[in-house]
Amino acid sequence: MNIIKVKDQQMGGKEAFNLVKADIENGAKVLGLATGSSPITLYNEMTNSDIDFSNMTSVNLDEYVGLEADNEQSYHYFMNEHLFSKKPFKNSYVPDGSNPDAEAATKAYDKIIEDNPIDLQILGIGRNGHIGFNEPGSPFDGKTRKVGLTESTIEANTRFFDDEKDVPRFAYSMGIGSIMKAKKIVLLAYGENKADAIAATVDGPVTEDCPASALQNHPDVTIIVDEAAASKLK
Ligand SMILES: N[C@@H]1[C@@H](O)[C@H](O)[C@@H](COP(=O)(O)O)O[C@@H]1O
Repeated sequence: MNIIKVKDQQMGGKEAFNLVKADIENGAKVLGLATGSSPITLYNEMTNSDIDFSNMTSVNLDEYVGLEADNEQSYHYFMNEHLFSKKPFKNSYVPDGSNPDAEAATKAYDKIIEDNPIDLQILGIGRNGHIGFNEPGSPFDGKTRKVGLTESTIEANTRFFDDEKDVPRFAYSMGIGSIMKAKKIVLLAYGENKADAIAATVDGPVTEDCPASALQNHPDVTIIVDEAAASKLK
């Protein structure tokens, strides 16, 4: 794993953008994208760049079950707001959280991932080491599926909702098996509350207890961290 330590999230966004740009110059056509606060500075860099994404495809990691795309708390809405409305892609895929038929929604998304192999996957990380919405215990060979969110994730995501009761309890998430198929992976983590998860990801055992530890088995992972998130690394 390649670790890049940066001063702050602004610099992290610039470092991540340089990796994205270089990959596109090398022919990357499909970007795997993530939501959450961590990728926002990267999306700002992409938005302010002169790169044309209109020939590219994006495939997002996850979406809450039960939220329509135009719901302000949905990940569809987040991606439109932070990136797609300013830098449109040819195709932008996000799991269909409005489809209550989990079997149909997840199968359809697996087909999309299969048809659009991901060149570079952007990841954030949860405080418990989750990637996408693959909570601890998720199988390392998993495909897209409906997942229940842990109490710690619900609590962490409450800040985006008016009331904790409004936070969806389920999501459709790309599986760790699909994430691991991306050619390159760039994981972004900032702040002290990510320090334990980053230490477990990099220095801990490869175990389903820390979903991101699966990345130790991937040949091309870069982790961009600020000092606080790196503070518990060996
Ligand atoms: N499903 C998302 C993850 O993909 C994201 O990595 C995580 C961390 O978010 P943040 O970057 O806001 O800390 O939050 C959510 O749970």
